[in-house]
Amino acid sequence: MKILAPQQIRDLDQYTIQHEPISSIDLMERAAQHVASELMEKFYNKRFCIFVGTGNNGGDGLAVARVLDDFAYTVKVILVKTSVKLSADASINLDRLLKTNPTCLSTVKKIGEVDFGQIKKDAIIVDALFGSGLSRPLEGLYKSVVDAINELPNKVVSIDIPSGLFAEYDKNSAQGNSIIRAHTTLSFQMPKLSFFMPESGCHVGQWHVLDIGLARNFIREQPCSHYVVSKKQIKKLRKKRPLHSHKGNYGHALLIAGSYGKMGASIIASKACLRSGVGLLTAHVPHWGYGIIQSAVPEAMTSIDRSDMFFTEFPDLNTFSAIGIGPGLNKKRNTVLAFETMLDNMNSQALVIDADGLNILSENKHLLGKVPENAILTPHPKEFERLVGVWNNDMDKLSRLKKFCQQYQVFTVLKGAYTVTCTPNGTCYFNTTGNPGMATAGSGDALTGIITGLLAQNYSPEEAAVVGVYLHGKAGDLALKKESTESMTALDIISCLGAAFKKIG
Ligand SMILES: NC(=O)C1=CN([C@@H]2O[C@H](COP(=O)(O)OP(=O)(O)OC[C@H]3O[C@@H](n4cnc5c(N)ncnc54)[C@H](O)[C@@H]3O)[C@@H](O)[C@H]2O)[C@H](O)CC1
Ligand SMILES: [K+]
Repeated sequence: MKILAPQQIRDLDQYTIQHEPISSIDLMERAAQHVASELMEKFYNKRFCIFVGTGNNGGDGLAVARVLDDFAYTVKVILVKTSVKLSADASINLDRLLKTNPTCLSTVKKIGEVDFGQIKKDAIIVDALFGSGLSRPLEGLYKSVVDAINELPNKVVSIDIPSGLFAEYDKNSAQGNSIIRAHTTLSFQMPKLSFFMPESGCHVGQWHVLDIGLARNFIREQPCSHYVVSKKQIKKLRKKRPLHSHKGNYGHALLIAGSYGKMGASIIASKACLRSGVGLLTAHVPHWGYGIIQSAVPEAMTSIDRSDMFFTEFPDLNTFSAIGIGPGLNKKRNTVLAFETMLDNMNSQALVIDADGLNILSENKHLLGKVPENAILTPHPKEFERLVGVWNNDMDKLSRLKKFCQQYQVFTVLKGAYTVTCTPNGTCYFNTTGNPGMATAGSGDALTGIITGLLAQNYSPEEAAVVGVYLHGKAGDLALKKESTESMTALDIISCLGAAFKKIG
């Protein structure tokens, strides 16, 4: 699914109005019907308190109030209004509401006029103050109202976008200080980019997309560099296995991971790689790790380093279709040298670089130029910061991510609640599977194993990264059915990979 920019969304709105065709008031009505249905389904028989502003987001709120009232729900509407006139469609909806229920509305012009004590604790607050038309941070009356709502214990549902939150913002500016903290956000047609950033996404709560029937052909034709990954897309990418196939058809992966005291990284990455369908796996480990890996992962072959404790050499690379390097290594001089020599000797093998592999790159930036085109780097935010420097805000982080991928012609999987895969041309794919239970030791090693396994099976780097991240998150979600967010371990995630593949279908 595309994530369009605010101006594209406004154009989409206008295009739909002109070409469907539909009047803008009827489009608002359709949007409001969707919101009201969702509210009635989620909050059956609850009472609602709807805060509305003067623009079209407020218009949506006024129309939602009327629909809920028609279904005999108890609704209070608070119109927060400075001297600004209502938008044309908000004004029509205000008249319609007053005709059906003249007593539900109060208008406030000063903060003291809102009696927050009157709002029952079990009432659902609907936030329809500002939507995608927000042009500056909230101040004055609006700021006070939003701050006061955030102090209430009530659940808040935001229409389209939490009020005060910019759908997108500049890499040098910041989100305002006063933003609704929603429990749920019902977003029209597509999520907004800021939902995916840690600093702004924390305001959104659970978001749901309401398909209000905006013109699909227009969406299809829009240039776009931000996408949300869908299950449908992953299903299309999954490679089906022919009946008459053998392990030779599914590639040979090499995992260079683990060192003295960190052999678990090699075990976890190896297990994840095998569970992702690789035909053959060789784990390259230091001498002392031999017995450990052979007994923990009997399915893997081993390549033994002459060093007892660390990675200092590598086997003939030509045997392998994909290589994963980094988990549990270290940054010792000989390891750095071996890594550099390996980069110099790469031919056509696909490559994943994680953990200490990335730290070596950030401490030896000249090595970045040796990373082969289309390699996949899988940093967590701290590792990424070491590679690109400190960012001003999350939009700046995203812009550095695109620049980095374009400069070095690599794929970067930047891990987080919404892990984003950025391609060498700067296209970003946001992943929505996964949960906080996956923030656990070894989880990243598992992802390295999965992506390496998919690469070995001839998934393209883009496919391997996007599918790998999706599967990893899905397996984590399935593991959460048996475990809690606290108890989940990396091995729990790996044990659910089979079920995750089945869920894709
Ligand atoms: N996109 C769609 O397809 C549809 C959108 N709908 C809804 O419309 C809003 C966007 O409405 P708009 O009137 O453009 O903007 P807002 O309601 O968000 O804002 C109103 C108005 O307020 C002014 N303003 C901006 N920032 C501030 C501020 N900080 N303080 C005070 N005033 C401010 C500015 O002039 C704005 O124009 C969208 O989110 C949907 O909810 C349709 O109803 C359905 C189709
Ligand atoms: K809103």
